[in-house]
Amino acid sequence: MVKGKVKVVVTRKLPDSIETRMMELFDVTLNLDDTPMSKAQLIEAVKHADVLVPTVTDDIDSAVLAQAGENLRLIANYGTGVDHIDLSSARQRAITLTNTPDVLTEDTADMTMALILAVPRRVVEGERVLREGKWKGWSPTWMLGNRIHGKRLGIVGMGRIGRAVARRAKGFGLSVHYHNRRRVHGDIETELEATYWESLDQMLARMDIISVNCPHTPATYHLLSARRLKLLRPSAYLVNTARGEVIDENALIRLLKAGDIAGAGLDVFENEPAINPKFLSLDNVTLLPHMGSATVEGRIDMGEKVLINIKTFIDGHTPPDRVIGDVF
Ligand SMILES: O=CC(=O)O
Repeated sequence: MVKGKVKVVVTRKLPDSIETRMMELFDVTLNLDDTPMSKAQLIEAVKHADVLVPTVTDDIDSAVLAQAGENLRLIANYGTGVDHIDLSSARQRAITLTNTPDVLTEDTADMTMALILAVPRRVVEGERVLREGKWKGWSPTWMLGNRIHGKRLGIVGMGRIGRAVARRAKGFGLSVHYHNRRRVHGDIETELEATYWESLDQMLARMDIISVNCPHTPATYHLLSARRLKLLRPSAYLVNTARGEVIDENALIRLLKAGDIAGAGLDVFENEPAINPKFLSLDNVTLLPHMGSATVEGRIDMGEKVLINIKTFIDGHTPPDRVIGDVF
């Protein structure tokens, strides 16, 4: 790889300032009309690129990576989750993988909080009634939701985003509980008085609101299985801004339909952008189109991270956000 002539393929339209910088630095192929790439186009890209910049919408599976040319040394993912990339194929081919952590933590935590507030307080349902011209005026007994203050929030996955949610939740008077592979000592338990649950099952059975904030990995696929979802209280709410695959969606739909939980707020789905049509007929679920990190500032910061990761890598150093792989 010769500095200045590095071939970079970007799979989706990125913020203008990021694309401009990429054009200055690299021999870059952009996707200006933002049409998601087909598998054939992805294969074509990995055959010829030195660096690929994909996003969560690209399925970089073993079949795609099997076609990668010797030249493909770095996948600089635009996003934090890397579950759309076949890690073992990347490892086998000694491809370095980077992501964009930290810069979307606060935005994703805000969106999580938005759902934690919106679902029990029926924000979207209320707006819909008003727009449909069906509002008959204030009533003591109409459109009642449930109080947030004083309730128990159980966070599944106490990583960066989980902590940011916990800090916000404390401000809203929720008591914070969490389940994580490892107990997180320090600030979370001292400042936030968070309670650690070694048993996810036991935590699920006792919470008023559950927030899913863990990554999707082979170990967390359907972590909230049909069996575990049944442990939730009928008055409980479930919020997911992580990945759809962490929850068994069909089981969740059955629960929502039967009124076996009170409601759900979902920003992510198992087969994005396809939405299970059964969700659309349910009033007790708020659905968002994967907007957790969707702020102007966040998307520019993510692009800056991609630039730094690529630059550091081609300069022969370990990129700051290396997920797997060696330096070039
Ligand atoms: O969902 C978006 C990301 O993982 O960055």
